[in-house]
Amino acid sequence: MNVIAESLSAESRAPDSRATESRPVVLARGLRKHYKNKLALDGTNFQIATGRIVGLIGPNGAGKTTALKAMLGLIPFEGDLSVLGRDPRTQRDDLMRDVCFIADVAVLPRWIKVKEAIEFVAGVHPRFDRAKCERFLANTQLTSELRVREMSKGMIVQLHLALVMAIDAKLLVLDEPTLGLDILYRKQFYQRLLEDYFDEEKTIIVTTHQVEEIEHILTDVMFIRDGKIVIDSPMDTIADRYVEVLVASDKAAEARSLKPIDERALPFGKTVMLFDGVEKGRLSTLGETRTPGLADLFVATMKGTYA
Ligand SMILES: Nc1ncnc2c1ncn2[C@@H]1O[C@H](COP(=O)(O)OP(=O)(O)OP(=O)(O)O)[C@@H](O)[C@H]1O
Repeated sequence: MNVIAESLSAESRAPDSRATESRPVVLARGLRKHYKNKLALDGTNFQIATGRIVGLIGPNGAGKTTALKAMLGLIPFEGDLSVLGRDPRTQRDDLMRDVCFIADVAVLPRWIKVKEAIEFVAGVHPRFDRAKCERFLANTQLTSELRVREMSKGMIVQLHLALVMAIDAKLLVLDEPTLGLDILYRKQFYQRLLEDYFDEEKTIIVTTHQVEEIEHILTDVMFIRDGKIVIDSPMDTIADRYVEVLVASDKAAEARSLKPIDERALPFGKTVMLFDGVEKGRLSTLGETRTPGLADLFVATMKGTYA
């Protein structure tokens, strides 16, 4: 799947006047996907509201791409799924007018020049903003005469992202969008996504393994493991629910009696314990407390995944 294929399927049609704003952007009930030997989505339930930036985070093979493909109508599945008020199985073309998708593998023809790619998308996509695309490209080393075959892997992704992010879609689906990009560009990409793309009318769903780099822009997080959503929470309530405590050895037994969901040893006999839903006042008597980063929460939640 690439921007050009998506653009073709989104060719100039009249805007849809249907009121979908009051409904969730995505509503999944009992979503199941069974590949030949594998249950990739196991009766999953979730919903996503307008104006959210949702991180769908899980280990390899957890079902992230499968969930995104179901939302985009790219695979058959069982259960109920509504995306922007449409059923992706039967209303895919209609849905694609309002959805933009960046796959983990960017595919652009090798012969195409930057300026030709821009011309093409501008010609086929009514919601493409050329000036915006050029602003994105101004932050890269890409020049208008450069051909895809002359670009590095990361530069191809940069071109692809610039083309797609300049399309004004209601729902943007990003599957590992920064794979192959260096850290400078990754940081810049998420910053631009926030500053130049996102507004309260839009919704973004993003999968990535680089949790630390996106946690500051997320409004919500969904952890997926073995085809099931195991954590589904707004970011601000994560801090209310999960607390990390730096416990000294003389308090370790008392802390363990409160059933931490994870612990890891530090030098000098201290232990970091992670608690779920234990009152903060109680925990602060055991040691210094802080909100865990998403990466630590992820590791704690996914322990034993590859066992
Ligand atoms: N076309 C397919 N045929 C058979 N099994 C598949 C197919 N696509 C995915 N699977 C299996 O379904 C499970 C979920 O795969 P999926 O690609 O959704 O995981 P993911 O969370 O996106 O993983 P990753 O982080 O590695 O990209 C995996 O066990 C995978 O092997």
